[in-house]
Amino acid sequence: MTGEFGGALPAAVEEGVGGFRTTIENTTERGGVNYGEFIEEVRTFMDRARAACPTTELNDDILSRLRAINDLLKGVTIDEWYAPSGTRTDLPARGNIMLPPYTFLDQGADGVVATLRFRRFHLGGNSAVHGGYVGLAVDEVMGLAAGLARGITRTAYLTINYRSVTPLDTDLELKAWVDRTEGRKTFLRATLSDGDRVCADAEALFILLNPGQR
Ligand SMILES: CCCCCCCCCCCCCC(=O)SCCNC(=O)CCNC(=O)[C@H](O)C(C)(C)COP(=O)(O)OP(=O)(O)OC[C@H]1O[C@@H](n2cnc3c(N)ncnc32)[C@H](O)[C@@H]1OP(=O)(O)O
Repeated sequence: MTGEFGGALPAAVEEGVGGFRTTIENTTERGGVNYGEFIEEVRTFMDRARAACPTTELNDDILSRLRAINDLLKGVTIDEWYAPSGTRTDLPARGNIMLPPYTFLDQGADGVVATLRFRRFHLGGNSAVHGGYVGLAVDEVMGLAAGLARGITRTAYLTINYRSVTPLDTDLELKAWVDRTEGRKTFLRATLSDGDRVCADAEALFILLNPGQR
């Protein structure tokens, strides 16, 4: 493993326990009680960084503060299985910084319904969400639907039809449901809607991972 974070993988992963765990320790304590506010502040930072045109002086001021903050965070880096970003299921989007914050309105073995809001940092162009971020959100929520129905799965393919522009800063609804299953294969469908208007629909195949599969 190379890179700052590659070396942080626990020995169990190196020994072939598997890339996705059948159980992931789920706590709402890691990162502390204000961790959700920290993640939200990071998202706000990304929104403002995306929108800002700083002066040279302001840029340099922010740069030196950011370097100090990054040094602080480097001192508390841990592996992905225990990092709160991605495993804090009490927080919108599991505390994952890159995802549009989403929360579930309904979830079960047949499918899930989530409400989500793309942000300025998800901008593609002309006030619309970047198509890749739509894919990120759809993959995430379909993956969770597949997970609730079957267990730990991985995306084999994901086809997205962009039906109309996806707006920023708007409460959207993302529905994902199981269409059919065949052995390890789970075929799902999804729709992303702004009220009655469909922004995108998708179909995907998720494969149930074998024990120990990386
Ligand atoms: C507390 C914390 C909570 C955390 C929650 C976490 C939730 C996270 C939610 C986030 C979610 C994010 C999720 C992500 O983003 S997952 C990341 C993105 N996906 C990947 O990186 C996947 C890379 N690919 C692979 O790993 C393997 O290829 C997989 C695992 C997919 C299959 O390789 P494997 O060796 O295992 O199986 P197989 O090759 O024998 O295939 C099995 C069957 O499937 C059929 N097949 C395969 N591929 C395709 C295809 N493209 N079209 C049509 N069919 C396909 C194949 O013909 C066969 O069919 P059959 O012959 O049996 O009939």
